[in-house]
Amino acid sequence: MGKRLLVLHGPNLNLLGEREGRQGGRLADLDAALLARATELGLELKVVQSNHEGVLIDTLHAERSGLDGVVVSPAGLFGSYPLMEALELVGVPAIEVYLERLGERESVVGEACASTIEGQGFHSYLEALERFASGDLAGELTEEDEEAVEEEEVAEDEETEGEEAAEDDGVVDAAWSGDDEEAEEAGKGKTLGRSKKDIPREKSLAVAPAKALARAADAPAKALAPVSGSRKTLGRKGVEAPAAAGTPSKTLGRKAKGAQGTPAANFLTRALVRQKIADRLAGRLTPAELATWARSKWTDVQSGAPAESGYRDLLEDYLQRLTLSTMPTNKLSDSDLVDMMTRLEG
Ligand SMILES: O=C1C[C@@](O)(C(=O)O)C[C@@H](O)[C@@H]1O
Repeated sequence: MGKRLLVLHGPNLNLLGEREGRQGGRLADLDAALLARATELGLELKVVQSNHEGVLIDTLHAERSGLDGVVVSPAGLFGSYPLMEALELVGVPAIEVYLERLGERESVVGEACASTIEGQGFHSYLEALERFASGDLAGELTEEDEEAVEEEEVAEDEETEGEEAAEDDGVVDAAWSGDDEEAEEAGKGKTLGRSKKDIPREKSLAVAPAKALARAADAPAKALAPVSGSRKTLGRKGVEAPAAAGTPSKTLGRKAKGAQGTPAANFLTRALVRQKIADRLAGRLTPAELATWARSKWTDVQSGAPAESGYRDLLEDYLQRLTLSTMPTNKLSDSDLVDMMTRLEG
């Protein structure tokens, strides 16, 4: 199972995009982009928005046991001592994000976080996901560090293979038979086998606030360990131009144009979406399968894949709704799905 992250959106973010009177760039767009990126990175996400400090804190308390990380977007609660204390109490590594630049505002919540990412629109959040996936929570790793991490992972894999071979040789049985020396050896799992030097991790936290340092050092190794297969570009600084402050960009997190094959293969029509919804209603697709399909199509459309003329916005909107439909707050009933099919009729 991938790392499990909780994303907390603070007050007023439910009206994101809407209050600015813009099309797009809404919370649903952000959540869809987060879910798409999380899937690519092998992360599991739970996303909660609340206008109430207490609800954010209660959510942290309720979810704490199964979590590997928290992405917290405090919005106007940047000065919240209770939220900061809750983050410290639950002891899960956290990254604080802001769409816009903090400017003169001083974040208290950030005192409990390994790092703060600000002023990059949606990309602030996406970068946080990437940092959790790579284990470089402060985003400080250089290319050399990343290479060291990769080498370490390879060495670790080889070590694990060796251990597995040893298990085949009956060493694990010894662990149960009371042979202390052999048992100790056999008990060296992946975590224990991890190199103590762990230079990148220390370095990655070198600029984190003292409290965050202490907390991250106590955090479970798995929460900080790099995930194999994470992109080598992670930890880069300033490679992508930040989105203008306050203008969350829909382009962020997009795949490169053409990455999905020929335009014809990507052509999105009302008939296609209708068919998928029909498959779901007939039980040929599970809700999760439909959501996964919708997410990949939504990503294609965001990348510039062609869509039926005159229906692009509607199709994009429906794909988003289907993508988010596995979340309890965005569930679609059968009659919602039938309604969508009716509106998609030609
Ligand atoms: O909605 C926003 C954006 C914001 O949450 C941010 O992430 O930059 C900061 C809030 O103060 C403001 O109300």
